[in-house]
Amino acid sequence: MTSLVLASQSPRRGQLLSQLGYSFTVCPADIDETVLPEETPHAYVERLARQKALSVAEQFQASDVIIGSDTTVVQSGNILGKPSDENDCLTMLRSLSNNTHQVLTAIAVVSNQTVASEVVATNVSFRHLSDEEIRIYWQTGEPQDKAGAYGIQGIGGQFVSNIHGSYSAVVGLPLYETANLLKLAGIRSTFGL
Ligand SMILES: Cc1cn([C@H]2C[C@H](O)[C@@H](COP(=O)(O)OP(=O)(O)OP(=O)(O)O)O2)c(=O)[nH]c1=O
Repeated sequence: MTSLVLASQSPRRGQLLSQLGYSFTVCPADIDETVLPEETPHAYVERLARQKALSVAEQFQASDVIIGSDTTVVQSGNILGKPSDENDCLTMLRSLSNNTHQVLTAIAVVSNQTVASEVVATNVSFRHLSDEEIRIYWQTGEPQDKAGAYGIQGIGGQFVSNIHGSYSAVVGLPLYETANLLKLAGIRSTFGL
């Protein structure tokens, strides 16, 4: 029997996958997330999603289907990961303030010893943020584990004046692309879709 495995520690990714009615187990991947020299943001997120899925696939049967994903925020060509501390958060959110950035989310699905992947780009515009607002936001604890130091699905939603692309991809898992790749891998949700 085929099981579906989500190679992620992100509670958001688990919630998004559950939302569509898939049954799955969670097995987080532990990989090195260092950016390679000369690597483009697009190539970086895709490589990480594929590595997460492939490293977890080694622990399962060849007949199982594994999903890996990675989200990063790109501002003026710079890759913004998770903030290391309050100052890092301040630097990141100042660069996003009154500006439009891109959120790249890659998804990779391993099935039948092959890996299929896709990168989804979403443009997100922020209103102006004062340093005081950023410091208050840091204290809520929300930015800590999120790429670009904000969560569109949480308190950070009020900073977003416009979004063009996939909301679910910004939160961590692009639903349209995920469902398509899972269908190709022969996985159906409990709703039969
Ligand atoms: C921009 C943005 C990111 N995020 C999250 C999605 C991802 O969980 C996280 C980016 O880190 P990732 O390295 O993509 O994922 P992760 O470490 O949380 O989980 P794993 O590697 O095990 O799959 O930022 C939000 O929740 N909301 C947002 O608005």
